[in-house]
Amino acid sequence: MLEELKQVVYEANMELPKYGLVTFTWGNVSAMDRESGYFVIKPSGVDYNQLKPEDMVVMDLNMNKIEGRYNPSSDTATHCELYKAFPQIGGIVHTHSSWASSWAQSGRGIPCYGTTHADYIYGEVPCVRNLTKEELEDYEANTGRLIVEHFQNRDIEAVPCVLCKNHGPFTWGKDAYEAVHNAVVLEEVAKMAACTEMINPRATEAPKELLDKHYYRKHGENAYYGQE
Ligand SMILES: O=C(CO)[C@@H](O)[C@@H](O)COP(=O)(O)O
Repeated sequence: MLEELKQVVYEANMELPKYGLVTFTWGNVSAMDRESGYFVIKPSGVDYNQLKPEDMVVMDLNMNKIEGRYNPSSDTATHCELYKAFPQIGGIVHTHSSWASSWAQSGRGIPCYGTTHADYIYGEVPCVRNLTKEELEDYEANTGRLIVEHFQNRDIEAVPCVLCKNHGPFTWGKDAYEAVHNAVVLEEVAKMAACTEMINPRATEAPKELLDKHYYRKHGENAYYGQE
């Protein structure tokens, strides 16, 4: 079932080590098939060097495993919460990529210092808080609920990424490929922002007119203004 989507998700997962976004088995990519209501995700703990398309795991939005010989990624519940809340999301990536994860560990969002950032992300990359002791009981699902809560009144297409404090980044897109593209962009932007602050601790963010110019040139005038 969903053989084509398994191939897509397999290829998208293999982009993570190709772009240096993961080490060992860290990270995972999934994709949603809205017609069937199922999503396909990387199996948990399987090294990318051993990964095959047939290893992908098929899940429904009630967290039932539909197909697959392995357990789904340990982050599956986070992916599931995002798919349930945002019908426009078709693909999700989670990594521990070094620069984005360092910002996540610091608890700071990534300011928009330049046009590279502005081309893809409208404004700051937010960092959502830690989970409470009670929320930790259902860690992955509550991580997803926290992200959903943050983006309730924001445009998830204008800011296709988030940092989870003391954990790492999640990115998304209309499909798995766009979600991976956003993960690569996020890691570059995270690195550039960290270096910007090292070079000049008093660096200032890109002015709004520059942000608008770049974001709307790439995304069209109909794009939403992003965060309130
Ligand atoms: O964040 C973590 C573990 O802390 C996971 O994202 C990472 O190890 C990947 O786990 P999976 O192999 O996808 O279960």
